[in-house]
Amino acid sequence: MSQIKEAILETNRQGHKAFIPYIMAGDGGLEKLKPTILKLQELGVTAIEVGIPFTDPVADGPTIEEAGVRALANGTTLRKVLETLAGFAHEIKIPLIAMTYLNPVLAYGIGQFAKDAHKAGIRGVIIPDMPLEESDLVHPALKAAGIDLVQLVSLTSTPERIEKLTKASEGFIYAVTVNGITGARSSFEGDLESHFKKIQSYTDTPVLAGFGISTPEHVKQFGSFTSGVIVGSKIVDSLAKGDWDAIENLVKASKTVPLA
Ligand SMILES: O=P(O)(O)OC[C@@H](O)[C@@H](O)c1c[nH]c2ccccc12
Repeated sequence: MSQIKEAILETNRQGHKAFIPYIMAGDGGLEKLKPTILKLQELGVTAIEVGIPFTDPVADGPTIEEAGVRALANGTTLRKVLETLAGFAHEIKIPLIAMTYLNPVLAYGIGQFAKDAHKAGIRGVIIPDMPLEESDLVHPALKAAGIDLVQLVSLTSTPERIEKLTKASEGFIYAVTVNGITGARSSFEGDLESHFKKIQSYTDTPVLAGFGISTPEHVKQFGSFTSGVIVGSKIVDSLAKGDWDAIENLVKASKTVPLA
């Protein structure tokens, strides 16, 4: 079975919700990558989404976009991120998920990317600018390397589309909570509970919620009707400030949600 799916199900079996923080590789320098990942692992996160900085991050809000600009200014490249990760991959016990736009992967070469990513501890990828219909471009190489291709389901996807995406998604289903781009939010709109339950009804692959989640209350709110959450901007912001207490409080919240 997929290592990512297994890690999520294991977290759920322990009575907790999955918690996946997103970090921007190279923000603050690539030398920060190892201590950051090891510290998050120690806090008990389920997996880590590692962002590869890109010049045209169309799905990203200001917090992540600015972190990407800082990382690029530091000379961060996909190659350097994979090399850095490979240097301590033996210490990483949880699956890593690479969040990258399509261009850096194609420039690297998909076959080589898949091999090097696996050596770096990457067990899944999210490519937000690659439509499902185009996934033959990367899927065979990823599959050969044992890397999941995670699909995003948006709030506006039609039921037919949701079913397709849900069945294609590997590791987990990334269900987006808002219309728009990444970034911390204060509140959410609509009947998200029935939307998430509908998505989950198509599959036994766990559905996780992401986008806007930025407080322990949000973690509990979404955790009450999903298998777990992904938190990006709030983590990126807290890491930039060195505020580990805020991060710990978010992780703790995922461990206090009663299982449905
Ligand atoms: O930052 P937020 O609102 O907490 O959302 C998570 C998100 O940052 C992370 O998963 C992510 C960063 N960039 C992306 C692009 C597409 C999909 C997801 C992402």
